[in-house]
Amino acid sequence: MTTSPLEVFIRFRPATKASKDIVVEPNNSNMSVINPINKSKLNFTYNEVMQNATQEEVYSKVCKKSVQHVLDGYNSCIIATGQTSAGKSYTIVGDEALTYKTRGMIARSIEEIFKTAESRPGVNFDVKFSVIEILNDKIVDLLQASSKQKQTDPPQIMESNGKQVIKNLTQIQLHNVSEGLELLFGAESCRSTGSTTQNPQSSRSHVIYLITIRQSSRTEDTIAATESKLYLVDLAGSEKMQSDSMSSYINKSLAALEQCITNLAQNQVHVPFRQSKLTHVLRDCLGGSSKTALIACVRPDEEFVLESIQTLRFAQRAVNIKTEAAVNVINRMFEAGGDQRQINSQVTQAVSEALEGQGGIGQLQAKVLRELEAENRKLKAEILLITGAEAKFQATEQDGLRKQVDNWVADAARLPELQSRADYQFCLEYMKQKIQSQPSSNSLRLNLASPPQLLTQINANANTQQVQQSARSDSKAQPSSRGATRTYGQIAESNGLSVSTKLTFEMASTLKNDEKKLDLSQTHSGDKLEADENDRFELFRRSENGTELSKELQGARTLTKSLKEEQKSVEGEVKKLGEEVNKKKTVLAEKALVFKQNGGENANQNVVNFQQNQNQVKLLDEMQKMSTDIQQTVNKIDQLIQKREQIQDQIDTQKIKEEYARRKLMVAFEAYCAGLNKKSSQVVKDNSEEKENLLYSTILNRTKQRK
Ligand SMILES: Nc1ncnc2c1ncn2[C@@H]1O[C@H](COP(=O)(O)OP(=O)(O)OP(=O)(O)O)[C@@H](O)[C@H]1O
Repeated sequence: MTTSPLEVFIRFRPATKASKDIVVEPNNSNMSVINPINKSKLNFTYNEVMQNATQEEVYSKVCKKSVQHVLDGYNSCIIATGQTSAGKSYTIVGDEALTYKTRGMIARSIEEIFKTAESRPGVNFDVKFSVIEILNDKIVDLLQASSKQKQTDPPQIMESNGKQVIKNLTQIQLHNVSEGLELLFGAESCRSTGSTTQNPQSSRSHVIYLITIRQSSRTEDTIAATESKLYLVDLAGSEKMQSDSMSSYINKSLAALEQCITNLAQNQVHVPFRQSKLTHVLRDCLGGSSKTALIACVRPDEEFVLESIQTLRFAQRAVNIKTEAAVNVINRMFEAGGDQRQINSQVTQAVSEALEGQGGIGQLQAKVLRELEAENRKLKAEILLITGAEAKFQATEQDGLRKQVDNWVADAARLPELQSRADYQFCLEYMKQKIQSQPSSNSLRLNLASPPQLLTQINANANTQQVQQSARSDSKAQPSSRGATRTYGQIAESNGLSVSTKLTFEMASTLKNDEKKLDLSQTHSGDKLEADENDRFELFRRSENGTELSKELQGARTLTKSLKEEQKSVEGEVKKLGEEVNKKKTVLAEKALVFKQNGGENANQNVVNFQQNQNQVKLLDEMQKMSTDIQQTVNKIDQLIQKREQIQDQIDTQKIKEEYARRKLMVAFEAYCAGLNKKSSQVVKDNSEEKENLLYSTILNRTKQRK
């Protein structure tokens, strides 16, 4: 057990008009404020006062250590407090736009946890995520709320083996950072917010983000494992608020928190943790076995000096609190017993449900199958739409191009209206095919000999198109009905495709626009085309950079393909197991009927017919075994469905990587064409931040879309 004082940090939000009465000493630990009411000077000392710290710096100074404690098996907690609009949510979650660079402590902690998990291959990591909202002194399960599933029993604070647990709280297992972000953004969208005088998006509730990590050895045969928790707490703003009931609950709970902190700091025996749900949930973090840090957010503006003093005083009191943290070892033998007890009770329940003739298993199974079938239908429709829409899109565009080439061949003055390099390449190919089929056509040869005219046309069109596009977006006009001017994204959207699919379309479209922006005149010297586009691409593909990038793209595509195959096989397995469960359920129901007709459980007391009694016992035994078997299969189906979802997420991510690889290849090709091969390695520098950014915003968009 280690006794550690609560660490207290102050974070200043950038001020609009900074007060000269708030002064931070050069050691960044001491600070003073002149009280505007009586002009007295108030001095404060904290672990650190951060004035212009970035999110990254705040994470390293305040949170990184806490995450490390949790990874070492201790509970840790970070509480963000302060007046409304001082930057509490900004610190814990990130800014409203939820950008990657300004992501808050939660996203960074999850990243760190998975990074550590990767570096400890001998340790089994089980990471779970929960989000608790305390609204009007009631506990709300935000993951349950964001899942849109029917509300089960509300979360309740309970005591178990001397520890505080929250019963009925949704805990979702994370397998990677993306899953964590998805849950975080989903929960955020369900959080209660309202408008205050200073913050139009003020948090009207306290939110506690809970990450639970269970670690056990993969290799050693030890019975001990650790389970530790990281609490990240974003309190509601402490403002002189309106006198509505919500504000009154917020003020009461903050007053209760202040009271607890005062009593703890003065080492008083009684600490009124049960006075509010907030203090009750935070009991272990403040008075128990957790390493805790407080980050008090301050707006150092002239107009908020009084509020700042209030926050600083509260934070100063917390400096004196000490907690006693201990590594949370759990005993697996006990756990195993617990699991067994749970299984036994499930069997009893399953049998009794079968006896009732309206099995929970049956319902669950039907639900699982319904969901799977619906998912399958959606998937098939989506695939059909993608392929159909894309094919239609391409067909319309290509038909138009062929027609234009035919017109040009008939009349050399009618230059085709080409808008991209791809158009140009398509036309050249088409002309080549025509020459092969009509070798004697002089006009064709003539036209093919003057491709620079085509190139000039492409550039002119690309420029006009850009101007038109910006004019269109300024006026927010609807896209034109002409197939070629509709973006892939618009097609996807109008067909109701998912965001990940839409994103892929959008990327294809962006890529197309990028191609349009290229200055093709650089690609060629003089009037004569040096080499056919295809030949140049072939040459590039064989070059060192080209080979490497082609391989990367190919690799990404192969991985997507194999993930899709894996997903298909999981779906097949679920279907097979579903059919198996249905058959077993019918047999179980028949046995249950016989059991019931023969007197049910009372038959045990019927000593008159010993044989019948024996048969009933045997039947009950068989039924219990069958129901265990069914339950296990249903659990397996559940796991497989979850696996399918995870694969889907991997596919989505993979698609982004694929597009990124494609983009790199295209950029490198352009650089090659422009004779910039030497610089191409810089141009296509593997910018991991760009990749992360792309992933972060994709997940955010996907979550928003689901809401
Ligand atoms: N350190 C900072 N740097 C830049 N912008 C910040 C910073 N802190 C806060 N902001 C911005 O100030 C606004 C209010 O911040 P935030 O919502 O985090 O305040 P809050 O303390 O959680 O308020 P409330 O309690 O009312 O919910 C947001 O637009 C946020 O992006």
